[in-house]
Amino acid sequence: MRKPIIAANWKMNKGPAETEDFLKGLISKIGKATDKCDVVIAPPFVSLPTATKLLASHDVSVAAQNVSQYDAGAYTGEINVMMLKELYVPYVIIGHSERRAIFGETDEVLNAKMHKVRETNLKAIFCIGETLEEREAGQLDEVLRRQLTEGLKGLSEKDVLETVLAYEPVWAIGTGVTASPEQAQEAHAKVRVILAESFGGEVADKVRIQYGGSVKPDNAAELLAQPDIDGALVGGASMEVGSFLQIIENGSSAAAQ
Ligand SMILES: O=C(CO)COP(=O)(O)O
Repeated sequence: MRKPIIAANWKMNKGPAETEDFLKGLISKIGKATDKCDVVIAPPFVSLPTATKLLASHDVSVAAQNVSQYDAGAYTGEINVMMLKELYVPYVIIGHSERRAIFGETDEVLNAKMHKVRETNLKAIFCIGETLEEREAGQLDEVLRRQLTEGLKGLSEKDVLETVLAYEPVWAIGTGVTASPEQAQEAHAKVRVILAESFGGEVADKVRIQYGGSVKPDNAAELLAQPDIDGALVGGASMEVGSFLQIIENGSSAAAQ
């Protein structure tokens, strides 16, 4: 049984003050929700110290939204894995489609990032997913296969077991259009088949795969009820404590059935 994992990706929203407000609200209301579900918050880099301090004695983890593939040195604007370790940040999102599309991160760069992350024992939330054009051209399988094989190349079975995958169809991100539970389930099942080919059936069976793309309180249950969907990576609806908590509640109850 895979424990669901629900993560908030705030993208470029919420500086330290707003992060503090949100997390104080979350802590006061979250109750026992984390018994059934792992909860992760990914604020912008500048808000990570606020988040790790406020969450230190709570069962909610923190993620960075990105990390450099380079070590320390002349890389203006970059943040390396050791800096995340120093802040006790356990998770990092790698390969979000916005990083791929807007910032030109290639499969090769993302693979280098994955190796840095694993060398320091951080856990990645590794994102994959097709564009609308790719889906309409019948390339779903090919795209997922390329992103997974190139992105996870050279990692060990243990590395992959310590990784969370996030299937986020690009056409469903921030659009209000959610993949249907059947479309999402079909893609998640494909991901497990591809993982089994490269890393074996046991790894494929144990790895948690989140769905992301317009997850809301009213669709979280039907998505997480799917057999291969183990959580959610939530953008817009994670920005308010109330809606994020509802996603956790609705999603983790459905996943448990
Ligand atoms: O990109 C996402 C999470 O990483 C999804 O964003 P939305 O939930 O706003 O569609």
